[in-house]
Amino acid sequence: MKVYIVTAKEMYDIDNYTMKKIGMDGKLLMENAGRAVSEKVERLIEKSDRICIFVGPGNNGGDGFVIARTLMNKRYDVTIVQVVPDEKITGDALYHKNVFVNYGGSILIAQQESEVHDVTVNSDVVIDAILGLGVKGDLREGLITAVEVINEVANRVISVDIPSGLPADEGMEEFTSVQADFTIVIEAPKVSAFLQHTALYYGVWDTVSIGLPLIAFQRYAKRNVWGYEQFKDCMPRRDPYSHKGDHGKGLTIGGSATMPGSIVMTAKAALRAGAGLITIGTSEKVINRIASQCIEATYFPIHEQNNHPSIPFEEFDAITIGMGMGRSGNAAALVAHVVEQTDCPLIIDADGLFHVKTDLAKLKVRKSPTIVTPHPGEMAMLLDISVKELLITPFYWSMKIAQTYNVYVVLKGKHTIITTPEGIQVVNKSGNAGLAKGGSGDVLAGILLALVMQQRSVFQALCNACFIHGKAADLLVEETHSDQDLMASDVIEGISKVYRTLS
Ligand SMILES: NC(=O)C1=CN([C@@H]2O[C@H](COP(=O)(O)OP(=O)(O)OC[C@H]3O[C@@H](n4cnc5c(N)ncnc54)[C@H](O)[C@@H]3O)[C@@H](O)[C@H]2O)[C@@H](O)CC1
Ligand SMILES: Nc1ncnc2c1ncn2[C@@H]1O[C@H](COP(=O)(O)OP(=O)(O)O)[C@@H](O)[C@H]1O
Ligand SMILES: [K+]
Repeated sequence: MKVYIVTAKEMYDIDNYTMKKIGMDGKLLMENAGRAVSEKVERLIEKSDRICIFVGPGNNGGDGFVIARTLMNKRYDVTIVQVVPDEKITGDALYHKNVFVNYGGSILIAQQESEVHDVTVNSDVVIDAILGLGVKGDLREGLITAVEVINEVANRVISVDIPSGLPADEGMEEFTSVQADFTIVIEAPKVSAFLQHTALYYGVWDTVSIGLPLIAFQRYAKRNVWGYEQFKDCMPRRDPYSHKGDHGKGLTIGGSATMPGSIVMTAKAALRAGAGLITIGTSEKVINRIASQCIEATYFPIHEQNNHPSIPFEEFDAITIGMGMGRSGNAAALVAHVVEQTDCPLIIDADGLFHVKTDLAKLKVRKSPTIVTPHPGEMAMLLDISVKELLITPFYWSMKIAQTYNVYVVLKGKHTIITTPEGIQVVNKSGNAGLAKGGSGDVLAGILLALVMQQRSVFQALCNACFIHGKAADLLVEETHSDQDLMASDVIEGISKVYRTLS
């Protein structure tokens, strides 16, 4: 199943479409939401747990009343704490509040901090239905007290849809949010579940379906997660009669006297990921040192004094440039030359990005696909902004680079964001902190090169390459390694595990 990623506006559009065009009533959606969340909650708690459900002024609070009624009806010990006065509860939420009361439920309206404190301390589980998508500005009094008390003294916190106070969208730096242990997300994760400064507030998250129609998501949601199903659907199979030329002849340019190894890792990863032939273009002084480390590759010497080496570009199906090539004037000239003179997919990584920064406009006029693969530091450098600014709004900035320079952007990180020049955006979720080690990016560059040569859709190739890279690390950490000892060269071997078990 495709997991969509939504902004608050997209989710409201989907809700409105469902209510107005499909004809499902808001109260019914709230009933579905509360029931689906309760089912999931039951799997996370014990029958003997004392449950305290915090409800706020909007529809998230409305979900809270349905959850309270559903659990109470199953003989769970439930207390409702309403953190706003009665008159704030309106519409569908009021309807479900009345149903809850008619069922015999009672409500504690929290007036004093001490009351909130006592009820929280005396419960085993807090269900946080204070605020959902509708949070705006700083939390007002009453709500802020509740959030602070929950964060200070609650035993376990399960948030409904989104931790209360946390913005759904990117771009917000300051906020006060519930820190959840678990978040039960309604239908689709929000953008903030994928940002470095907000994702951790969710704790572990999972989604529930409340009956919103797929056509509404197809119409309004612009992003999705790239996972196993997407990979399996479009990963090409090797033709039994294929020959090496069918799997691409790739050139990887990089490496230098002080960084000879990176280019070897790229080449090995490309071959392990299925490339037919790989040529390493590197400093002539380096070739002797590295040739024995990748005996399957061929080598093309690059003379450091010569700015425009006569590399036979037309022989190659795709090129990757930049890994370990250094920042010399010659390297800069070589990058400029490759950008101008090649007419095949070009992947620019690492130092290649540093050099290309001086004339990004040249990328726009390339006729074949250009792919840039920055980590956050390199991306911030390309944009002349701070890493912090980038990480608060990474979807926006990825889109900006992709569309301004007509390039594919692979913004690497825990949640790698892949953006096409047409504005399609996906997030790869595979991978773990074992990859936070020198050389991981070089390995990714090799997998990208191999897949770009083997898949007709550049977009699918990029997504699959990121998935394979992360999944290789995940399988290694599950089976034989840990996220401490994992090394980039292990990840190359791990590609076999992905292919053997998943494709
Ligand atoms: N059809 C729907 O719209 C559905 C919505 N659902 C739930 O409804 C939620 C969205 O509902 P709402 O749009 O009512 O949003 P909220 O439940 O987040 O509540 C918004 C209200 O909270 C108050 N508020 C906002 N910011 C505040 C602040 N800083 N301090 C104090 N009060 C503040 C405002 O009065 C605002 O009207 C979703 O997250 C989901 O949990 C579900 O019930 C399923 C169906
Ligand atoms: N904490 C993490 N969780 C998941 N993936 C990660 C993590 N840290 C790094 N990675 C992945 O590892 C790779 C690192 O690339 P990069 O920073 O260019 O490394 P290097 O330049 O050292 O080769 C990227 O694909 C990135 O997505
Ligand atoms: K919430």
